[in-house]
Order: sequence, then structure tokens, then C-alpha cells
Amino acid sequence: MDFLLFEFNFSSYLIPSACLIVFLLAYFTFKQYLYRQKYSHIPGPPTEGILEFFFGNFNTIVKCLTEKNIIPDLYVQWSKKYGSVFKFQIFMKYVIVTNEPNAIKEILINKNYPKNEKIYSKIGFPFNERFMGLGLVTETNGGQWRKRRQIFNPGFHRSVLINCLSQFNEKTDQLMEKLYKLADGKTEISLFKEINRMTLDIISSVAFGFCIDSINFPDNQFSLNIIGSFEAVNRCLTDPLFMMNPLNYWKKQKYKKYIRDLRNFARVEILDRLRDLHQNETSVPDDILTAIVNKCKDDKIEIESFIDDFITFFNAGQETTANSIAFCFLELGKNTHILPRLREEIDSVLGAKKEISLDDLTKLEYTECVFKETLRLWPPAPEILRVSTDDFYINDFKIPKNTQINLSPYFSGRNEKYFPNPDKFIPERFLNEISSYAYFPFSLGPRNCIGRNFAMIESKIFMS
Ligand code: HEM
Repeated sequence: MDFLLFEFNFSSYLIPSACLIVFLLAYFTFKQYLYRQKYSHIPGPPTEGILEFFFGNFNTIVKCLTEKNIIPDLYVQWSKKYGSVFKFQIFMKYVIVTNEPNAIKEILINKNYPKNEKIYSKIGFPFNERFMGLGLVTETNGGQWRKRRQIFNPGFHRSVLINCLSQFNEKTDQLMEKLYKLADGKTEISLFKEINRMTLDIISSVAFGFCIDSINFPDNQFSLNIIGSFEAVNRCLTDPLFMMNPLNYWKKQKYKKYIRDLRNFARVEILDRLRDLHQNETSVPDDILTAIVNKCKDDKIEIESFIDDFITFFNAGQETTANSIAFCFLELGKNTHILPRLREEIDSVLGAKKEISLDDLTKLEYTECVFKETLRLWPPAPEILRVSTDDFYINDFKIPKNTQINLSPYFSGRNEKYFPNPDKFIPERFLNEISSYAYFPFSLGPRNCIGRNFAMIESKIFMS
């Protein structure tokens, strides 16, 4: 009897369920068809078969990442076939990519379209753990971001950074001393790791007034937490296979612990500085941390928000500069013909001087060209992601509202029209004026890099 009852229920639900599924599928496919129509006039790599209908160019992207390339390498390839404005599909959504300087100006400066909330939240909250949270880089709400940027702008002014030149000099000298000792013709080192330690020590002392000395004590827990946390963010952004694999549960827990420990460290530093400011305001350093803490105190802003910014400056300010200095040395190693001119400039400007001044830095014109050329080929932030908030045009292509737009300093930096022989390392090209909308390693417009001067000073001092 029970069996019959089951059979009766089953068959009476089967037909309506099947109808519902067919209806939903038809509705979904029709909606997708209409969505695709809106972008049908824009060229781009094709998607073939039922799988690519749903997943788009996902497979090509995964293949590109597993071959240790970056997504903008695909942009360079695709643009050769589809031009300076093209689309690609990721799951059911289209993304527009362009290297048209006028469109870049429109998107980053004139319209200043907001950042893509979904993607920046992965940086703010990797594995759902608060990391950079809603700090200056990851805040997508324009009003909130503006308030925060106003707090930090004065701290990054060139005139303030000039006061810190001795700290930049000191940390660079420390690394040079270490490298001299290691240069015995036998010992192998990772220059990238050494530079990474130096940039970590610089940001810690210049911005936050504390000394980690990771140059001499590389395995301290703070450095390990920083490295682990960065790895977590990179995994979230670039390793979809890692994210999907349930076997990586424990590795994810480990990443979360690095992040929690880092935030706990930041909390203690902020609270200590708050206490010092209460006790004796005149003796505390005038650095970014004091700016954070003062604002926290005056505006009664919750501490978690300011931990977001503490972490943000470490993240945005350390690895970026370390990467570009390391790439610079890689290019110098490959292009040794550049060295005599570089040496000559440095020798003539600095002579036997030990401490480099701002005046010296402004005279190091060719040195700056070498660094700029490195950033053209190897920008540490290779993509900038925005979302259009209205319909607009790139050339004759209408781009609908709510479209994700990927701009890429890496892709634009390889645009033959503005950089002849784009794959060649030619610092001299920066002796002439270059359209800034074709070259934007520090981004452009209101959300450009606040640490640009910081990075230029740090890199030029290290190079010289
Ligand atoms: C060579 C070194 C550097 C490069 C190439 C670089 C590049 C960039 C780029 C492209 C952006 C825009 C990111 C986006 O729109 O998603 C950015 C933003 C930012 N950078 Fe840098 N950066 C460098 C060094 C630094 C340093 C040294 C600091 C701090 C000490 C720093 C702090 C920031 C912050 C806080 C933002 C967010 C600005 C905002 O949205 O208001 N960066 N950077």
C-alpha cells in the first residue's frame, strides 16, 4: 500500500517538475540570448558548444593561468585579432577590455567608474576572512572612499616623504651590507626575497614607526604572516581550481590564521599608539599610523576599519615596490648594454656620497627612465577593474550600463602604436613625452596610487 502511495505521488510530481525545469531552462536561455544581443556588435574570442555557452572563455583563462601566464597576456593576443576594444565571456557575463587611451581617460578620470565590488571584495575578504576589509584599495563605495582618502593624502605628500629619506637610505644600506657579505661567488640567494624584506622594513618604519628588521631576521612571525596573507589573496584571485577543491580545506584554514594573526598585530599597534598619543602627544612619530589613530580618536571610527587601512598599506605598498625593483634588476641583467649609461649617471650625480638627497633624486633622470620602462613591461598591478554606471561609447562601440571593464597597464604598455618594439627594454623612450593614458602603472584619476612618490623614492634610492 505504501509502495502504491509513493508511486502515485512520484508520477503526479514528475510531469509538473519536468515542465518547470524546461520552462526555467527556456527562460534562462532566452534571457541569456537577449543579454548576448546587447554585446553582439563587439568583437571577441568565440565561445563554441554548450559548455562554452555557459562557461564562456573560462577554459582558455584557466589554461593561461596554469601555464604561469597572466590574464593580460591573453589580452595582448586577443587584441591582435579583435582590435583595441573587445569582449570576452566569463561564465554568463561579458567583460570589455580596451587599450584605447581616450577610453582609459574617460573611464578612470572623467567618469571615474566604481571598482568592481565582487572582485575587490575577494581582496578585502579572502576565504570570507576580513583582511584588507574596506580599506582604501578595496572600498567600492565612492562616498566612504573619499573620506578615507582625505585622511591619508597629506601623509603621502612628497614634502612629508622627504623627511623620511634617511630611513629609506638606512634600510637600503642595510640590505647592501648584507649583499656584500653574501657576494662570495658561491652563495646563491633570491634577490627578490631580499628586496621583499627590505621593502617590508621600509614600509614598517616609514609608515608605522616600528622596526621588524626582516633583512637580518627573515623568519620573524610578522613577515611570515604577511607572506601567507598575500598568498591567500593571490590564490583567491588567480587559482579557481584551488578554490574549488575541497581537499584544500586545511590549507585555507592556515591562510585564515595568517590573516587573523596579522590583524591582531595591527590592533595592538593601533591601540599602543592611541595610548601613547593620550599620554604624550609630542613624542609620537608623525607617520601614517599617527594619522590613522588620530582620525580614529577624533571621529570615533571603529578600530576594525582602521586595521583595514593598516593592512592595506602593507599590502599595497610592499609587494608592488619589491616586485618592480626585482623586475628592474632582471631586465638590467638581460640588457647589460644599459649599465654603462646608468652607472655613469649615478656616479656623476652621487660621487662618493653615502646619503641620497631629494635634489640627487631629481637629477637621476635616466635611472628614472629605467624604472619607468620596468613598470611598462612588468606593472605589479597588471589590471584595473571598473564597472560602467551608464551607457557609453568606446570608438563606435556602445558599451551598456553595468558592464565590467578591464583596463590593463600591462596590455596598454605593450601597445605598438605608443611603444614601438614593445617587447624590447628601451628606457630612452621615457626621455620623450608619452601619452599618459597609454602608460598608467599607478592608475589614473581620483583613485590613482597614493604611494606613487613613496615607490619612486624607494626604487631610485635602491637602484643608485
Ligand atoms: C611600484 C609601486 C607601485 C605601483 C605600481 C602601484 C600601483 C597602484 C595601482 C595601479 C593602484 C590602483 C589599483 C586599483 O585601481 O585597483 C594603486 C592604488 C593604491 N596604492 Fe599603489 N602602487 C605602488 C606602490 C604603492 C605604495 C608604496 C603604497 C603605499 C605606501 C601604495 C598604496 C596604494 C593605495 C593605498 C592605493 C589605493 C588608492 C585609492 O584607491 O585611493 N602603492 N597602486
